[in-house]
Amino acid sequence: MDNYYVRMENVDLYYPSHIYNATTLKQEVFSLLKLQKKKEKLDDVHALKNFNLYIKEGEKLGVIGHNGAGKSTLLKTIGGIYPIKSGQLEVKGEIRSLFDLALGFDLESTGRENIMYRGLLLGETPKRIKQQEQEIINFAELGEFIDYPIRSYSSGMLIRLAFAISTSIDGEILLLDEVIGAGDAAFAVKAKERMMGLMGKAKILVLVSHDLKTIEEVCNRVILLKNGRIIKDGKPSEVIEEYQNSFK
Ligand SMILES: Nc1ncnc2c1ncn2[C@@H]1O[C@H](COP(=O)(O)OP(=O)(O)OP(=O)(O)O)[C@@H](O)[C@H]1O
Repeated sequence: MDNYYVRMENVDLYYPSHIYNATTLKQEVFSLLKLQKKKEKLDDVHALKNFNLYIKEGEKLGVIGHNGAGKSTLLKTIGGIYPIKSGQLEVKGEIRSLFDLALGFDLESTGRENIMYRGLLLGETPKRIKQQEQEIINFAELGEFIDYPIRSYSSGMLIRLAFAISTSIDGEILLLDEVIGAGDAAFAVKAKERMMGLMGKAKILVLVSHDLKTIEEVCNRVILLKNGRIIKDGKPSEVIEEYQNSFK
């Protein structure tokens, strides 16, 4: 048995539609007065269909496919964010998700305080966060702004801080969604280097990206998704080629 793995068997995931099916009072009145047709009921979105996948230790899995194929859904399902409707999902290893980088940020608190909040949210202890604090501040290049409320930051400064915090902690299973190269050109070079280090250390990597060059550079296995299903699984060069052919 592998020390680290992700196993999905016959997994089905639906996004519930009831939120979109709710009608407003205005819509009700208009339809009663026959001024507007009654809203058609929408079906739940079946985003992962009878999905089977085993990712073993050492695998750097790239996930590619057209918009709406189910790539982000897959990542969030592995990350335990969405409950599955049926099937089995088993994860062995500690997960570090790098999507929603700014999750848990409080705009009224300072950068320094936010390092603590976000670090705790990522599962770190206060002591460990304090030890990492200076390195995060240096990496984010925020200088004295670290003691200002983050409401005063530019969007680039916010991204740099979010990125520096999220990438300061490594995980055994790393889930990544298009986060390589955050910030301006100079920062992007630094960010990519840091990301590469993190990806190198992970026991398992799942990388969702439209950047096929990075996928080929980083991954040793790629899956191509279409309508919530895997339609090809194998060597990066072969799977990427099949995907590119689908544009022709
Ligand atoms: N919150 C949601 N509520 C309802 N349907 C959703 C929701 N999020 C995604 N979907 C649907 O689930 C399907 C898969 O979406 P997903 O975001 O996983 O695709 P993706 O492959 O990551 O696409 P992209 O390349 O555009 O980011 C799509 O049909 C999408 O409309």
